[in-house]
Amino acid sequence: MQPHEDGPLYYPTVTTISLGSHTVLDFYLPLDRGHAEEEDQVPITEEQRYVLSLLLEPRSLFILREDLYKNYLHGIHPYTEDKLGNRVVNLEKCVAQTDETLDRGTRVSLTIRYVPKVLKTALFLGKGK
Ligand SMILES: O=C(O)CCC(=O)C(=O)O
Ligand SMILES: [Fe+2]
Repeated sequence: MQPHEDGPLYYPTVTTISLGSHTVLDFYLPLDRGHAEEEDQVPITEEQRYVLSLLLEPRSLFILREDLYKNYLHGIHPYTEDKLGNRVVNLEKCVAQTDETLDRGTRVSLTIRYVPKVLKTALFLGKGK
């Protein structure tokens, strides 16, 4: 999954339940805030914008909110295994250990979003009938 932001519609909170396999969610600075623009306009790579990763373990609930929601992009590399280490910053909250390599399997993610603006519009449209 390419780095993206979930956008203003669901702000400030999106939650995800991971079932089956774990995955690793990577966070990036957006292009406009990544680095000061160089005069020669060399494109900034994804690697340069990379900030940190979170391990999402099976049966975990991940809550994306506030600063991490608003100011960073998130994405998932299509890797088949994950060598945990310095880049995964939530390992002290996980069952997995820093020196482990985890094989990725099939993962089902249930994402729960609250969309108050769509609800208001639906009610408004309903009133006219
Ligand atoms: O599967 C996930 O944990 C992330 C899904 C996601 O980023 C999205 O649906 O916007
Ligand atoms: Fe997302």
